[in-house]
Amino acid sequence: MRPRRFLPAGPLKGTIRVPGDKSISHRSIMLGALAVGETRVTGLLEGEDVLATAAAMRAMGATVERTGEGAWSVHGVGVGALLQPEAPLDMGNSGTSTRLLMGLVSSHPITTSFTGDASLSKRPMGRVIEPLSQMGAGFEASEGGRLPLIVRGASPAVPISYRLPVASAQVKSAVLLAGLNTPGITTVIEPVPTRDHSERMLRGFGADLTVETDADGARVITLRGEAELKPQVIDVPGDPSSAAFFLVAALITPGSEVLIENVGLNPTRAGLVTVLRQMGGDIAEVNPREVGGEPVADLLVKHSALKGIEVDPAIAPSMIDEFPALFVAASLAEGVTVTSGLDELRVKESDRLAVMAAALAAAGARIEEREDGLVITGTGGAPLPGTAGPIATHLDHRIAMSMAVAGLASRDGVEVDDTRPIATSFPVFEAMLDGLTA
Ligand SMILES: O=C(O)C1=C[C@@H](OP(=O)(O)O)[C@@H](O)[C@H](O)C1
Ligand SMILES: C=C(OP(=O)(O)O)C(=O)O
Repeated sequence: MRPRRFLPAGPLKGTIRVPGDKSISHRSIMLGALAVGETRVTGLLEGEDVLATAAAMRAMGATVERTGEGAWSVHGVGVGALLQPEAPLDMGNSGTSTRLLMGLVSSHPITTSFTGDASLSKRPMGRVIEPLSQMGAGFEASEGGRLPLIVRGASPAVPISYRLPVASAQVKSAVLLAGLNTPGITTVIEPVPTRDHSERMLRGFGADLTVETDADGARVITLRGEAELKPQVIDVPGDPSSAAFFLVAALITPGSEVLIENVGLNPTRAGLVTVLRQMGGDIAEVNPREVGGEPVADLLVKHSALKGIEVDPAIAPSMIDEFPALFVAASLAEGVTVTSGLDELRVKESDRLAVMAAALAAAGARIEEREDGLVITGTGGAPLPGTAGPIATHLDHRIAMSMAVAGLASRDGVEVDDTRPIATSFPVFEAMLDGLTA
């Protein structure tokens, strides 16, 4: 455990550049490891989750090397040629690594064991086991469809048409990645759109992938299997999920003005910016452009008097990882913020509804926890009292970073029980925060 009390501080002033997008970083390494030849990646997130993916791809035969800061070279083995790893793949804290790689190995003639930390070992894997079993893979999972588990790949796997029962980019991606080495057409039907990095990147690597909208408005994604992927040069844009903490920190800390450079603003990821603007947040997009096939801009954010709103549940998938940060913003807004439709938050690194409700209440915020969301009555800008003792983060990086931000806008500070999990997605977070408030 590495506890820290985050003290009131500010204003935040300056220019920052957040590390590369976690979702795109994982996929760059996975797809690079399946392409024949050298894929070069810059701006890769060097967080523990992505390093777990890199180690796994090495264990299955790819060459994955760091050539400089954020610069990586991947020599792939080709679709269908992954080797059976000699030891269990340790996925650490990373749900994305686990679920996407379970898909990938499901259509290879190998047997693969997956393990993870205490948080990951509580998370549901049945949601990927179900479609991957339909494709022919075999599973031996721990109770409740959890890690540790073993996947016996099918050879050949059977193409399926799968309608997602839950809005999850990880489940969608697991089926598509399994489809890469499956003869025929694999189809995923997505009634509620989720982040589309897999679709964009599979196309970029040369896969035959189509996306259409059916009569009910669902996205229908098809992928032609036994794909041959061509190596790519990828510049990973900054992670909007990491920028989120500094957006909220600047908005709630009087006198702040921060420029966050190079933030990915893919519409399937940008929901938090929309919601914070609806609350009265002053966030300007400067120099919009395209980086690595994704829309990107610099975000200029200034302290603002926020107002509580009812958050439309339809926007949730485009900001699914940003709710802990939004709950902090809502705690400082004037009036009531109502969120709903957030059942998925209960199966992330922690139960993010229960854990944020407890942490913010301990810091003196007025919170009501409902089954599928939180109702928060804000202070109208007055600082939160702060915590007496440490709040429990339950191995969840986003809880730790959100409560660090809450500490800035508190009277006595907020003590976080363990800051180590921050390194899973944002190793330089504390240095950046300290730099902006110095
Ligand atoms: O596909 C991805 O890269 C991710 C999908 C989301 O998970 P779900 O698919 O479980 O919603 C998100 O929470 C996670 O941080 C990254
Ligand atoms: C949910 C997250 O990641 P993962 O599912 O990859 O553990 C996250 O980063 O907030």
